Amino acid sequence: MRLSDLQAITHDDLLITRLGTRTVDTPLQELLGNRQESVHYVTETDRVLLDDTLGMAKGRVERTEDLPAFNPGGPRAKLFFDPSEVTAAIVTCGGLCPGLNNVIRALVLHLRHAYGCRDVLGFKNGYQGLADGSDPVRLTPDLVRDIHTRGGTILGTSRGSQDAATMVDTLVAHRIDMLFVVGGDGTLRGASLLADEAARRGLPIAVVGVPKTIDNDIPWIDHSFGFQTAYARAAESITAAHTEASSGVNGIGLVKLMGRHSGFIAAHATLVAQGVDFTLIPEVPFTLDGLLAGIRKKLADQGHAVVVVAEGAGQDLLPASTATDPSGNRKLGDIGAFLRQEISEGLGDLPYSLRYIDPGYAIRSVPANAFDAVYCTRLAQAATHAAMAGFTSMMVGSRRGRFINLPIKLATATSNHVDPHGDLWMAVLETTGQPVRF
Ligand SMILES: Nc1ncnc2c1ncn2[C@@H]1O[C@H](COP(=O)(O)OP(=O)(O)OP(=O)(O)O)[C@@H](O)[C@H]1O
Ligand SMILES: O=P(O)(O)OC[C@H]1O[C@](O)(CO)[C@@H](O)[C@@H]1O
Ligand SMILES: [Mg+2]
Repeated sequence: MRLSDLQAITHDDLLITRLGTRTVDTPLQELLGNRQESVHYVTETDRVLLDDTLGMAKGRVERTEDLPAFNPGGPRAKLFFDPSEVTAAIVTCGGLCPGLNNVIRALVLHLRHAYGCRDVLGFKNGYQGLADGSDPVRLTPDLVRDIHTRGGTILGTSRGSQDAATMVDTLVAHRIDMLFVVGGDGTLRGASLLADEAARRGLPIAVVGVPKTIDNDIPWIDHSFGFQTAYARAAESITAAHTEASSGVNGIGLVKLMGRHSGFIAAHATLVAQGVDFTLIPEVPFTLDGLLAGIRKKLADQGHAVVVVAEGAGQDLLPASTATDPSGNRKLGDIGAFLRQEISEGLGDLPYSLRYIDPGYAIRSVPANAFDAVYCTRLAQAATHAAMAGFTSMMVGSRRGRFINLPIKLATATSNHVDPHGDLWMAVLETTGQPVRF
């Protein structure tokens, strides 16, 4: 597919759909009036280049205006919507993620205080709440005042598919002008269908995504929110495993971390905690014999070994399954339990102590850390600016430190993976000292 091929992406693929002409003066005029172009501020007439190396840009186009470049995030002087007449809505979908409440809070406060929007509604329990006829909650500044200190989402969340036409009917019934969809890859696919259905009916409803997922598998952006909090938490389990392992006789610490198809949590947590001997991720295959030989060698050399395994790693070693969750995500085999068993059996008569830690949901049900709290607020503000300008079928995110608006279809055409040839994985290999292949 063309959108998954970096070299095939054109200028037009990065254009953001607009609901119509912008004629309304922004209430943020005071803020915007004195802004000056700088390396840190991209005006709306400028664009954020897709390519950032000569090699990538070389030979792509003849005229620089045709270079693929992103629509910059941020406030616009002219708006599509008249804020005083706007009813906005928020929905949170998919697995929990640190920062969901920060995004809800920042959306509500920015919409109500900065823009003076009439109302913000929250649909409960993910897309389910847009399809089951339940009443949305009225999200007032008072209601959201303290929610950023808590994990989870005050709106609830769910997995499972809902009919786009039914959901658009709900938006129409509640006179929603803009829907903020907070979720991961699946949620964004759903948002894309919603935007398509609204467009098919000629409805001027802005659908804007805010990229959530601890797996960090959403492409094109620096990271999704919640990811950093999650890997910081995960690192605590690695430190515990290392402490246990290094204090035992032939101690082995085995830590299983979330990360369905992308090993970013395992890779980053390894770099935070240090002391890991083997990091196993979905993107890099390994053999059981190779791992066991490596563990034996570590026990002989240093008296302990620490293994970190992402839940999606080594799936080829487990019985194949076609089971899926309600959203259609493939259910994975339990690589942690499998490795615990295989390591125990594989070490034969060697005396050892194995401590297995699976922090599981504990890394994603916590409140956002300082970094994610900042990012969530900025994402929510960028999302509000984009919706007010009448942009739709798009997602906000930071790319190489700049906030951009990018088409949802681009964001769902591929997934973000740890590149086995990239600098991140190189840093992991350098840190663990594990073989490149084993
Ligand atoms: N291809 C799709 N088309 C329409 N809706 C989808 C699609 N994939 C998923 N959804 C819907 O989006 C919602 C969330 O999807 P999912 O459970 O996969 O989580 P996610 O957004 O990918 O987040 P995470 O992976 O971080 O948990 C669910 O209600 C699901 O039915
Ligand atoms: O058990 P649940 O809630 O379906 O979610 C588990 C999955 O959600 C995530 O946290 C995010 O996609 C994955 O890392 C994990 O595999
Ligand atoms: Mg997902």
